[in-house]
Amino acid sequence: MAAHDGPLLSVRDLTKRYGQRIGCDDISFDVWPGEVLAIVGESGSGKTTLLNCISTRLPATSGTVTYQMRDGQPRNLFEMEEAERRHLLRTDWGFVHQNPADGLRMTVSAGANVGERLMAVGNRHYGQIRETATDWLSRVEIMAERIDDQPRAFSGGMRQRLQIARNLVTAPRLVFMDEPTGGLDVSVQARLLDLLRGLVADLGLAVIIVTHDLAVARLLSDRIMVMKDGHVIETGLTDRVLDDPQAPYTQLLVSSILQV
Ligand SMILES: Nc1ncnc2c1ncn2[C@@H]1O[C@H](COP(=O)(O)OP(=O)(O)OP(=O)(O)O)[C@@H](O)[C@H]1O
Repeated sequence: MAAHDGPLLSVRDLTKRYGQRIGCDDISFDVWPGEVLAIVGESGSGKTTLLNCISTRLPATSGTVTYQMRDGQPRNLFEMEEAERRHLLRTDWGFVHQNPADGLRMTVSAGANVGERLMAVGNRHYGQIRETATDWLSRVEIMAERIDDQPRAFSGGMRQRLQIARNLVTAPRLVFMDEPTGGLDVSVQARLLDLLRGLVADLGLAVIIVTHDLAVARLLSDRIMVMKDGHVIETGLTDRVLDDPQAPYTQLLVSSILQV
């Protein structure tokens, strides 16, 4: 079908400067439907800047980002009306923040956190919203009896799982993730990664995930883009890049991090 012919997202010559400082420089890549792309690199390499520009949370200095809408039409995101962009962010996209408090409403119930997104796509039936919210809580391993609790009463891992449920309930086609396992204990991280991997595969989601953790990239992504000082140093299939890195910088990164 025409709607699935091209890439879901095309980034071309994307540059972001903060005054004289380079955030990211002349970046181009495509993301295909159902593909998981990991953006990796050390702190300060420009990963978050790039993610925020692509997701239109931050204005780029130059370049274009084209997104294939649900009707199959490619649209330049930087030329979209603000209201339309916000609608996209609330429905067809998800954004999972490192700190769940940035992606949740901490003072409304877990059920309302999930239900709100359903209302944004036009659901009005209270019973159905609550049923879908309960179902999603169980998919992210939160017991139904916690549905009326506020996320501030949840542990860090539960909050992150709730943030994921809130993002995925509208069946988005593209989810941005910024260090989704970043602030968690190692054992909690492992469980969350497992859960994420299952959901991404079940839902056929396209994901752009920023992480400095190559083990996270290894587990979740199909393709990796390695960044340094705002530039893309190397890109390729995840296993190839991690098992046989070509660029000296990637070799260094892989040997320093994956060696145990
Ligand atoms: N608001 C800002 N104002 C000025 N410079 C910024 C700003 N945000 C980021 N930078 C600079 O842009 C460059 C890229 O930063 P960015 O936060 O995108 O990197 P990162 O790879 O995401 O790092 P981290 O993993 O630490 O978040 C850095 O040199 C940083 O100092």
